[in-house]
Amino acid sequence: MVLNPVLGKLVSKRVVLASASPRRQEILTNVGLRFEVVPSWFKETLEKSSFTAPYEYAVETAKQKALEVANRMHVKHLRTPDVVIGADTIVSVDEQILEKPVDKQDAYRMLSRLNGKEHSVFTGVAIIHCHSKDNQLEMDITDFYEETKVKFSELSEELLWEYIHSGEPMDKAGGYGIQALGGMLVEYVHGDFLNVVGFPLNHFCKKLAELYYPPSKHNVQRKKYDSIPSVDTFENQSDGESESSNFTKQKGASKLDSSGTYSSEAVYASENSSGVRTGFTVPLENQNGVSQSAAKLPSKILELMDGFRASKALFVASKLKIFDHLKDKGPMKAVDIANDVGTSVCGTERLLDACASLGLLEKTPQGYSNTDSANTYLASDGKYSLHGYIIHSNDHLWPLFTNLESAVKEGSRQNHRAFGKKADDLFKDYYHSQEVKQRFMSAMHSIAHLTARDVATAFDLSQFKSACDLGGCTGALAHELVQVYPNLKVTVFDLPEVIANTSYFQPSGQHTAPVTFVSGDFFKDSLPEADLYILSRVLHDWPDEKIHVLLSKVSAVCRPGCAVLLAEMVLDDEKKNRSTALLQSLNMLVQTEGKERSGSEYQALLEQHGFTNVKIRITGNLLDVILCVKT
Ligand SMILES: Cc1cn([C@@H]2O[C@H](COP(=O)(O)OP(=O)(O)OP(=O)(O)O)[C@@H](O)[C@H]2O)c(=O)[nH]c1=O
Repeated sequence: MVLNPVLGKLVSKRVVLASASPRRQEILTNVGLRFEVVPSWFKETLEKSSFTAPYEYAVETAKQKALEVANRMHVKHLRTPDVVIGADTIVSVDEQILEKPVDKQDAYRMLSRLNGKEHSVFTGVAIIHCHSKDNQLEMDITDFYEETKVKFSELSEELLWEYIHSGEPMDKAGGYGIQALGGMLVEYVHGDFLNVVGFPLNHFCKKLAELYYPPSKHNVQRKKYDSIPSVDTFENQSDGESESSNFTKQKGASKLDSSGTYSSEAVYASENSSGVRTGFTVPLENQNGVSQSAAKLPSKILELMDGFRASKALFVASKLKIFDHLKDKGPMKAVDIANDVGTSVCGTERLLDACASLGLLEKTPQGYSNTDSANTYLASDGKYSLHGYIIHSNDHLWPLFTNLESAVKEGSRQNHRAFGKKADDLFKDYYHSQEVKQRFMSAMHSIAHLTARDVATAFDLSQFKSACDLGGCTGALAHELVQVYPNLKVTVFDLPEVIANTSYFQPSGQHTAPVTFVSGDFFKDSLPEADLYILSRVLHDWPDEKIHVLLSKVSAVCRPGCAVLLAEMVLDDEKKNRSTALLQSLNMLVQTEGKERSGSEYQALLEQHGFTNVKIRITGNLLDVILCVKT
């Protein structure tokens, strides 16, 4: 759900955050923005002395970070994004620019300079709107910066070193994190707190408002209500534009003033952590001029109560191949669809209406047709079809999830209850019949294909010549890797039952020479040689004991300097954010002995087998990526 109408303008766009900073990802995720994370490879090495003011350096670096990502994504035909956001945070004290410390001594130097003094934190932000015309990339760049003043208390040497040894300073500008332990060092903050943390959210929303809602003479005077937050640009922006309307080119547009752009008043509400709307109510006049006030609805809870109905409507429409029908023949009337798929007219009509209300279909006087998303993701031949995973969710996960209560009580998987037989071997079970095997492979393929680009580009892997994707199934990730890194040769290693059935999933019309398939059991057989071993959605299937067996085998064949790349949903250390990942962990409970793990848990497992320099990229999408090196 997007709370902010300005951010709502980005809903239908492909937004890319060109930053590896987990804080920036969190700040934007927290306000409901959906985006992909493609960390920039731009090295922060601009000549500082060539800038007259520190903020100019931050703005230029932010711009270069975003430009690098926009160009890379365009050149590599990774689909040109609509909007790329780059940011750079620096600390400025005594005319000097402080970035991230390179080591503990450097952190000490920085913190000593800040000790007892006021300094400025500048974050430069670049918003690039991209268009591809005749395969040329055209860009509109908007940039700005925000300054926040922060004062440190007088701190003892001992305290500074204790803080440095906590490890917190290392990936943070100026060597401190105001949002965590570093908050204890700070006497006061003047300005936007989130700007210090890494992203000036308020200024960003104002900039978007300038771009998407330039002031016009039709705007009426906005009434002031005491209860309205003083953030002018967060107002109701019901301008009747469709979500897909383009932003108005307003480079350098002047700031909205309080006589702004607003045509009506709105109801503002925020939800507290229990999902109950607690916000303030602004009188809203309906068309008859009667004042209404917003009912306090536990909207999040109601949404969750209905969640299973929506899921099942999607599953059934997919099972009945309604999206395939409409892709070929839409728009169609309910009666014709019902006749084609052999269902009742009254039931089909209700299902179609429900799907239309959920945004999966469009309903017009001509009948029902697929939305663009349905063509891409729901039709079984869609470019990034999730059909396989949806059928797997309906036929396999649904019966397991109906036994979630028993799984929680017993702490173990529920295959015996759901399918009437004990699960001895997770994968043997999947492969007991050709139909189940194909369904499972198709499910794994659809997720691997959808996430492959994120996984392949989370880190620069161009130094590796050969990779082995352990449990690589249909080779979807392998094919993406050889596209992104033309010099890489990838071996997919999986069970013989899998390898025998991969041909159906191979991309057509491409020479697939750099991808080879080798069959074997990674717990028992010897592993192919490679510079890079990949384990994507593998470790979460297993308990720690089995992971140790697997990682010790990988470690034994890995030469020093070789690397391991994990792709998993990585939980935060406190296991309290990211419901998708936490629900996925329940998903593992009902069907495996595995679970989802946090970054530190993966790091600990890897380090026990000689893998160090563990780097974690939270992509903000389905799979996060961890890279480590054998020393
Ligand atoms: C002062 C302060 C900074 N930071 C972090 O410092 C990094 C700055 O570095 P950057 O170069 O702007 O970003 P990055 O992390 O290298 O990512 P990228 O955008 O990929 O260059 C960002 O992470 C910020 O959150 C905090 O988390 N808390 C604070 O109080």
